[in-house]
Amino acid sequence: MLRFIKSLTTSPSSHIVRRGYASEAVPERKVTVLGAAGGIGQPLSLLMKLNPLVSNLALYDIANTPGVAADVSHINTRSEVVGYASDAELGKALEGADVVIIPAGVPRKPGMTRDDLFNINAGIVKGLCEAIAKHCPNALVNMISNPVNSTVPIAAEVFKKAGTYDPKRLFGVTTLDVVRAKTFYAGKAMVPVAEVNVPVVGGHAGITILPLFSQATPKANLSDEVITALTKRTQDGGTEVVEAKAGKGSATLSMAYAGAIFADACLKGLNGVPDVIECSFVQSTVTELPFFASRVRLGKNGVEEVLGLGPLSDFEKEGLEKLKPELKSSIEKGIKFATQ
Ligand SMILES: NC(=O)C1=CN([C@@H]2O[C@H](COP(=O)(O)OP(=O)(O)OC[C@H]3O[C@@H](n4cnc5c(N)ncnc54)[C@H](O)[C@@H]3O)[C@@H](O)[C@H]2O)C=CC1
Ligand SMILES: O=C([O-])CC(=O)C(=O)O
Repeated sequence: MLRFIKSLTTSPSSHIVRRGYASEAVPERKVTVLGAAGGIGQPLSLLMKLNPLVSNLALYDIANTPGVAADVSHINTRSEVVGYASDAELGKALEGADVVIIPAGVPRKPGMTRDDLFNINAGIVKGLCEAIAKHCPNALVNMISNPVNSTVPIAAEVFKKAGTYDPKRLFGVTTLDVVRAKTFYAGKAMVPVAEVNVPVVGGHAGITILPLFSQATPKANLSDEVITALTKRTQDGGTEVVEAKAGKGSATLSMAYAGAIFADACLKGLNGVPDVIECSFVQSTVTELPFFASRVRLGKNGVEEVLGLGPLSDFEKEGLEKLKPELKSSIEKGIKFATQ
């Protein structure tokens, strides 16, 4: 175990850390990143180190952890950083975690679909989730590893088998789809990007990603052609980056940003901040599919409420029906893998 302790002003009796950045007491929260030394893992670890809601940051990877943990640990923010470098240390990395973020696994190369990652990543995710069930069954799990449409159902089955499954605590991270939809919409609608809100529902692969531009705010009068193009660009956003990186992986920096936003929302929910809402791929009754991404209200136990789709345009209704067979088959593939 690689331990890097930052000096903190802690109250020994109450597990409360008081710092200059907030007037109120901020509870201690441990965040564990699995795959912390990867393309996403490194910048995500940096961003979590910058988050004042985190008191303990556990960085786990099967390769290159010591350098990343040493590097991140020198940043003069609240959290204590500990690196865990081997399978034998995974349990310690997870013990006491409030939020576990999983960007462990291989990324796409040009010409591949996210589903092409299934054979390698399904096994990685299954192993990590077995360890989560054993060492921190109450943690909120933020699944980034692709194909998210299958890895989330795999995680659910692993937790069910271990008797620890709580649908309120399992999240597929689809925040990057929202981040992209906001950016692309702002560019076309000529509105300040920081003010934009766009729900993105469905799943996290190709046509299963369904941005609801009819609900985008601030409102703008965009033509059907522009909406179609914006929808396609959001759906193909991952592929756009994979092609631009030309064999050197997929989105890492924008994903780290998106992952940090989602983890921050989970921490705020845990801390009792009201009205924390993000889109996420969760167990759902919004459609007939058992898992579906939609807006979710986060609270002290994870998912507080899965919000409905709201009114859809005809184009979005059509997109919703089109995505269901693919999403259904990816979910079933994950369940089959985990239950066999
Ligand atoms: N949900 C989303 O929106 C997005 C998901 N992704 C996915 O995130 C995953 C990671 O992508 P990158 O960081 O670019 O890949 P990367 O290859 O740069 O990093 C992956 C890291 O995982 C580690 N790893 C592998 N097996 C592990 C295990 N059993 N335990 C712990 N660590 C392990 C590797 O050593 C490596 O450091 C990919 O599956 C990618 O498709 C990528 C972008 C967006
Ligand atoms: O496209 C990929 O393979 C990575 C990913 O999920 C994304 O960037 O949305």
